[in-house]
Amino acid sequence: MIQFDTVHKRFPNGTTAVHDLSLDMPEGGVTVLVGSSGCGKTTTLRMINRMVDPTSGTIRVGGKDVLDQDAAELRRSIGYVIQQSGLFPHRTVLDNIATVPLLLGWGRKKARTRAAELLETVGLSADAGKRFPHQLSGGQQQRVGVARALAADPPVLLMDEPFGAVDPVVRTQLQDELLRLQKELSKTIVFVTHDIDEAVRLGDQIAVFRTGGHLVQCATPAELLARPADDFVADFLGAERGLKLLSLTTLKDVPQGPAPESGAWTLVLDEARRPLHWRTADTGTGTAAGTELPVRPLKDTDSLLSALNESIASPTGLVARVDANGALTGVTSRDDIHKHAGQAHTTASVAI
Ligand SMILES: Nc1ncnc2c1ncn2[C@@H]1O[C@H](COP(=O)(O)OP(=O)(O)OP(=O)(O)O)[C@@H](O)[C@H]1O
Repeated sequence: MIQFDTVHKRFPNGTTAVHDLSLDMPEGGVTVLVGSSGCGKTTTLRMINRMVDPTSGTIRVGGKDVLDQDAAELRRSIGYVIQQSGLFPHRTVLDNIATVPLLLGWGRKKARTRAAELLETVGLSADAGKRFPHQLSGGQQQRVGVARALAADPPVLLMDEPFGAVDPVVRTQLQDELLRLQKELSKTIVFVTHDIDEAVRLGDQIAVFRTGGHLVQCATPAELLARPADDFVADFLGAERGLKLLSLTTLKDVPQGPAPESGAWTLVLDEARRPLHWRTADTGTGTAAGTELPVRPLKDTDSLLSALNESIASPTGLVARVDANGALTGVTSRDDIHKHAGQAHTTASVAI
């Protein structure tokens, strides 16, 4: 969908922001651009919708050279979301979302109807549409920013650190929302972030840049984590890259057995077979008999990383597994989780 062919950007002051970049961003996929500050991520993004023009090389969107297209028209046909949402402060939320449809001549009624639909799509109430941006929380403003970018249903969405200014809990919620939306809409998304965890979570492919605008490696999250191209990429991924890889695999294929019904610890269930807590049966655990400790059951869709974490936290070393209704399906041992964690690494390393 988006192709960079030996694209170079040198600003008039002599700074090379992007160095001979060749990169394909596939249709319907999320390409995440990561790297340290000043390595050319934003410039790369802004060249796609001609907010910045390249010094040399070619950028094609949908097969067409962007330089052959009118810059304003191109910008209207590509969704753009930035940090701090970039909303117009004196326009209502609904009018903010309707901006591009109005520019495209949709007419006020149709544009507002579309804006109202999108409010719902991004998880905001109709009431929020009547407010002004400053009357919303930071996370809500970012949702409006996403809705505005989606308003004219563009095939391409450019997102420049869209969730950079919100707290980690809201950030995770916004990432979940984006993943949900993307499942439905299959946009071609280019996403800039500093946060490698965000990149691993959202990216179908991750492009790692280093200072001077050099692309060092572009790969799927699993490939990047299992086989970083060099020390720069490995350092960027961080010391826990082995654990991050486990966040990409689910618990689904890890075997489970029946929960212990006797012994040092038993799992107490409610009448719907939902795990309530672990309880000591005798003093063999070093804990007084009858002591209750919390259980955090996991579903098949939870990651191997969550399972590993829970197996360490669980007093029994067992992870309780539940179905979609929260009812117990079985338990999995720490050893089985370790074994599958090791296999996940081996598979990621050799599958490439
Ligand atoms: N208009 C400009 N004129 C001159 N230099 C610029 C201009 N815009 C960006 N630069 C420089 O180009 C380089 C790349 O900047 P860019 O904003 O693309 O990096 P970035 O990776 O997005 O950084 P950050 O993560 O800090 O946002 C930097 O050295 C920056 O100072």
